[in-house]
Amino acid sequence: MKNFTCVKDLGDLQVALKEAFEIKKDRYQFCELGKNKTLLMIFFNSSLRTRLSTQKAAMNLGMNTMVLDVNQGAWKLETERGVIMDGDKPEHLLEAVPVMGCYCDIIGVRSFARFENKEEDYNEMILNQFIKYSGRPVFSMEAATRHPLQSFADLITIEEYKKTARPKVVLTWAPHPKALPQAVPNSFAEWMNAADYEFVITHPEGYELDPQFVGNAKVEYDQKKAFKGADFVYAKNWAAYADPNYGQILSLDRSWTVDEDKMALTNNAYFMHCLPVRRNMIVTDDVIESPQSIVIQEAANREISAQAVLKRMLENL
Ligand SMILES: CCC[C@H](NC(C)=O)C(=O)O
Ligand SMILES: NC(=O)OP(=O)(O)O
Repeated sequence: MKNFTCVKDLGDLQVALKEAFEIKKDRYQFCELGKNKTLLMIFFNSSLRTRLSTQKAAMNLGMNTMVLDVNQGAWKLETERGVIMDGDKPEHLLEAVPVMGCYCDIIGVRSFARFENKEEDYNEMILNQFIKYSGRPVFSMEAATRHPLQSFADLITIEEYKKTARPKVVLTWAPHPKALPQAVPNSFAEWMNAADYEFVITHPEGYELDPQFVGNAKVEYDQKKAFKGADFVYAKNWAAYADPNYGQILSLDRSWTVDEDKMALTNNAYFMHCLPVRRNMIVTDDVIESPQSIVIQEAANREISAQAVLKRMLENL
């Protein structure tokens, strides 16, 4: 595996899960693999879990790590080709990317959708420039359309907690004051479809995700109906994808907030969220603090998913 940007890059999911659980048994058993190899992590957007878990995973493998927060310390980067650079950006991505590639062996990139140009977002313009020009293997730490390290950790977590072979997993939209990317729900849907669970997506009309990610999932506009018999409830906000509302907030309806009454409709479902979460917008205090909430265990598995991916990439160098 050269690059890691989506579920397909991992190949057989059962094999990948086996590798992940092997790592979880003893995460230091491969500590020689990354000796004298350097990971460069580049953030165009904020992060807590991805930043810490990926660095920890690299250290578990014996790697050196460097972290760059673009726009905080580095030069502001122009990303459009053909632009006359007489503004506030002293450097172009097309120079900065190959230079960064000189200093490392593997690159991780976080670059959210900007909601300025749907085509550029859904063609992964930033991530693909790193893949094309860095000269190094690249993995996504959440790009414009997917968050594969998160989704792999989500799958690991569901596999650890599921009580039946094919659990009912529900992805539910919930309100948020900001216009958040579709990367997490897109990616979650892609991995849940690949895992062949009973998968339902529920959201208000107008929040339909890109059909390439929805796949064969059932879309249910009645949240309570969707929750019936669920084994896992995965909550997340996202801004509208469909034109002409791309990147817009269409609803702040807090009747979509996940509360105890909704969870009572489920099959004693586990509650999941990728974090960070806005309490009492996405989910009530009581639900996220309940014994059925596994958001911390889910976050802890980010170290495992990152280590499984980095191990594959190191083995392929
Ligand atoms: C892991 C989530 C990152 C980001 N969240 C925010 C608050 O920007 C998102 O919704 O994609
Ligand atoms: N879930 C996740 O990726 O968290 P951060 O945005 O804090 O990295």
